Amino acid sequence: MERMFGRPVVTQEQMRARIKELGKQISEDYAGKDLVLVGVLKGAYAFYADLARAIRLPMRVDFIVVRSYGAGSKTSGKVKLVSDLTEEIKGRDVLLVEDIVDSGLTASYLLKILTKRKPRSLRICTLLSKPDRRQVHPPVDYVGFNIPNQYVVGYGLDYQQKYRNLPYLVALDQVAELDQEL
Ligand SMILES: O=P(O)(O)OC[C@H]1O[C@H](OP(=O)(O)OP(=O)(O)O)[C@H](O)[C@@H]1O
Ligand SMILES: Nc1nc2[nH]cnc2c(=O)[nH]1
Repeated sequence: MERMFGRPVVTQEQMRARIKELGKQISEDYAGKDLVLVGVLKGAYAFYADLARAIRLPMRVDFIVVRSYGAGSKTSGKVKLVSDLTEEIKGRDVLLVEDIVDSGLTASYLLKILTKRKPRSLRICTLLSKPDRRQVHPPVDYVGFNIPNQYVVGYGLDYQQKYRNLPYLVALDQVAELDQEL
């Protein structure tokens, strides 16, 4: 069995099962639509790759890079657009794929800037949500897991740009142990 560090907040097996369900639901909801699946990088890269392959529809893929956390584990409060989409979204059905909705600031910012481009629909799918931490309340249409108010890493999520490659999700307070073992 693979070595694990502490007790994961979400295990690989739980991820796999939930992403399969989300893929099925999205495939039903977007049947016959002009879906553009937009990954919000960097954090969403792992979830995006798994979710995209669980969706059985002809769809476009695209990515947008935004950042607000910098080196720490607290939002700067300001979302910066680092790199924009490459596809036209006007008249199309856009589904944003996030790793986490925490304060809600990133998701709200994206809804604001992308609505101006007149997609036919614009919704959000997030692997993780921390409902207790919201500063603003963007509508979130698909949620993989609601988690408690703790900073988490792994499965795409970083601390100081590391630990994104962990195949499961752990709390940041287990990172000292991770550093010794990785
Ligand atoms: O709801 P919020 O409080 O806005 O937090 C959510 C955002 O925070 C993280 O991005 P980050 O700025 O850390 O960049 P990254 O995706 O490159 O890790 C994460 O990927 C979300 O996009
Ligand atoms: N890595 C990581 N990034 C975040 N961005 C917003 N919340 C979190 C979190 O809990 N962990």
